[in-house]
Amino acid sequence: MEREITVEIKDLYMSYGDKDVLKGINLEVHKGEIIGYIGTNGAGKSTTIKIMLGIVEGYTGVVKVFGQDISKDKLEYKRRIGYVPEIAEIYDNLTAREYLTFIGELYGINYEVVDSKAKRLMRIFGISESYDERINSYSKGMKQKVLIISSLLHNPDILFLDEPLSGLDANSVMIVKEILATLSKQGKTIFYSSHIMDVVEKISNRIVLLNHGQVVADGSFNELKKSSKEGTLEQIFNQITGFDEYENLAKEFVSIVEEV
Ligand SMILES: Nc1ncnc2c1ncn2[C@@H]1O[C@H](COP(=O)(O)OP(=O)(O)OP(=O)(O)O)[C@@H](O)[C@H]1O
Repeated sequence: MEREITVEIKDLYMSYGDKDVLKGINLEVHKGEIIGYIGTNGAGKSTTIKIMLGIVEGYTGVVKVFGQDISKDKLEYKRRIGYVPEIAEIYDNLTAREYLTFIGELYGINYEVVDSKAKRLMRIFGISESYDERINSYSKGMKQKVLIISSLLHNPDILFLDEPLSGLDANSVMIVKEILATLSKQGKTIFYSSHIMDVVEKISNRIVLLNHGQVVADGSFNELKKSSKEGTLEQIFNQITGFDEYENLAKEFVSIVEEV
């Protein structure tokens, strides 16, 4: 049976001034897929994600989410999307209770319902004793946990994650990986954007590699491995993006450091 398409991107181009950032992206994403969305710095990952979220406009091409052209349906589809940004735009003068209930109410969830849900999710992450403390007193990992919870309160069907494990300890990383695998089995679509290749390799059932605004590889890790002579995703990444001089660059870097 053909799996339902949740995101469809056709001939997507985007420029900032005279800088061409996306140069014809085509992508069909299915229900239940975990897409490892990877690429070099500046390749255009965040730009694509922000276009899908409706935050960035001015593109050409067609972007459909749940079959709807997002330039026409500007609000409805957003209710079904969750987002963990790389740089948190979090109101950290609020307590977690205030912040999470505020976000929940924005999504139309009743205060008591979201309050109880948020507190129970915080308990699972081991941070419920800080529920009534201001977020600006939280550690980096605690803030990241609040962000992950806030992206999931409304039970979205598509999740966009930008370095979601950043700052999390090893135990929390295991919980989050397991949560993502479970959500995907339940039919959620997950865009997982990260530079940590061994996690992407393990967590994704499909990998999309962007380079200079174009998709240069798209397939499961095993498919990518077959079409490449290298073994790990990190090596495949280096090979496809044409990067083979890390040893020389490191040597040169250290020799400059040593010039005193
Ligand atoms: N608001 C903006 N105005 C001008 N240029 C921008 C803007 N946002 C992004 N760019 C440029 O677009 C290009 C792609 O940026 P983008 O943030 O999408 O890359 P990325 O793949 O997410 O990179 P990273 O891995 O470093 O997060 C970069 O060259 C960046 O400088």
